[in-house]
Amino acid sequence: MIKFEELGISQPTLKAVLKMGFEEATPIQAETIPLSMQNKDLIGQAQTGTGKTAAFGIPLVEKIDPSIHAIQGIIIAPTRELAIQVSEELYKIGSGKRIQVLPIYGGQDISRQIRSLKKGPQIIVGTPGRLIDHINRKTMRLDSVHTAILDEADEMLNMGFIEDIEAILAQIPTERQTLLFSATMPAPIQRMAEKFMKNPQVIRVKAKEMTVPSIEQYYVEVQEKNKFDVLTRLLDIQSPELAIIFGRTKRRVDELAEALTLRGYTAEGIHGDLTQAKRISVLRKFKEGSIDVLVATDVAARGLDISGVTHVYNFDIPQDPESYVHRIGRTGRAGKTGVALTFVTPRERSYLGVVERTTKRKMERMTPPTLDEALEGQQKAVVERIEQTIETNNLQYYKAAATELLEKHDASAVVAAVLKMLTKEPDTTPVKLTEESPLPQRRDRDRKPFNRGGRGDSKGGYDRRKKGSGSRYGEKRPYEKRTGGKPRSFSK
Ligand SMILES: Nc1ncnc2c1ncn2[C@@H]1O[C@H](COP(=O)(O)OP(=O)(O)OP(=O)(O)O)[C@@H](O)[C@H]1O
Ligand SMILES: [Mg+2]
Repeated sequence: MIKFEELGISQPTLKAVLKMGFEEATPIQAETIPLSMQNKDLIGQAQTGTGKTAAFGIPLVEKIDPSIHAIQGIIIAPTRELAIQVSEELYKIGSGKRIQVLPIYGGQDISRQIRSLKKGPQIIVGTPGRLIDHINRKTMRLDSVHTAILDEADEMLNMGFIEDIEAILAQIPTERQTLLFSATMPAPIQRMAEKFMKNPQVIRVKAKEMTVPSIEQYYVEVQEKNKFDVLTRLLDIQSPELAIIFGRTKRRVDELAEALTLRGYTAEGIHGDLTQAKRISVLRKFKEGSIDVLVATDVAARGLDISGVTHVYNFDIPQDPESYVHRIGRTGRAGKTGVALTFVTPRERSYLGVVERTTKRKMERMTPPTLDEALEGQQKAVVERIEQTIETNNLQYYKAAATELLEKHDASAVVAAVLKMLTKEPDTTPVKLTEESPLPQRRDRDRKPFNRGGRGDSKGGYDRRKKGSGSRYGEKRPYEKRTGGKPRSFSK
């Protein structure tokens, strides 16, 4: 293991990093930080939650001259929430050197952004649409930029973003350093990326599988119409600390969040049609734990780092294997464990194999729990809560009432009554969920698995995969040649 002291970073940055609680560098950090400080162009691929942000953030901060008040580094990220998160992390890393970092994203008052840009931030972290907006308005100059970073690079270079990215890079001097990071890097996208980089070195952290080994991965075969009941039973049995449930469309997310709320779960949805203020408040509530189920489109699939997410449920199977990797990567971060569960309808079964071949990891089959099992799970959770309360709380105040109850009733009857009151009994409140049509049946399993419709940030997020839009499993992207039936490889 390599300590940050050994990576040749300056004292102020080292102090800032240690203050963040980082002691040892993660493998992607150890491998890329020294190269990046030598100004090499890099493509860095490492599993979700393994510290890619600091891997590009530390060397970027090191190369910033704090006495110059011009944008010297730009990071582009696919969603607003990720841009905010990355800018916060960069701010922390740069605090020792007093670097100014500014997030630039859609949905935020543009005149406020213009005022902030005038204050001379040295690093900006932005979403493509809004960056283009500032370029067009001439309210942001990129001619002093020496480092450009694409976080979630493969996503940034997919159909929805490529033109914007090219337009932004065209504003940056060509002698820049260009860095790409992601947990997934499909070969055709990598080839495309290399065109605007200078002899990029590809750094892949060696790993058996593309997903994180400490995430338990399950699939449940379930009919479309039974998904909701199975989901609530699983939530009752597994009682996640924080859970993210991914749905395919915005409507799906709205309906699911509403249905879960009706059944007594504290759930809210996030997707690209909500106002930015709403998106931020939902995410804040989830981070604080005042809601414990976040229902989301793929807008929340990439990059978001929320501690305490113990479970990820794919209510609808993701439209492409990369999305699977990123979605489940919202749990099991920074060495923690996690559970991922994917619902598969009988007609979509063939997609499982595609995901497994890409991730090089098998999912374990789980049978849908019965009502009795769900009830049992609830009871167990309540018993645990009671035991915790006995251990940690001062119960003096309740003892007199307890003694009184026990004088009148049999002890086990008293406890049973308490259990009953605390246990969530099966709830049959009717809910409305529109059936989602299954992904198109796969015929040619070797076709290249990318394709998406629409574009992102201008519409507020990248949940572009509307119902009926192409799936990335089965169709080719219009701007690239098909490369035949070779499986995509992860390791070198
Ligand atoms: N060296 C380190 N020691 C301890 N914790 C770290 C270290 N580096 C990063 N972390 C923490 O690990 C978590 C995950 O980091 P980060 O979000 O950068 O992962 P990532 O590789 O970008 O994942 P994703 O592919 O999902 O975007 C963060 O909470 C971060 O603060
Ligand atoms: Mg990241």
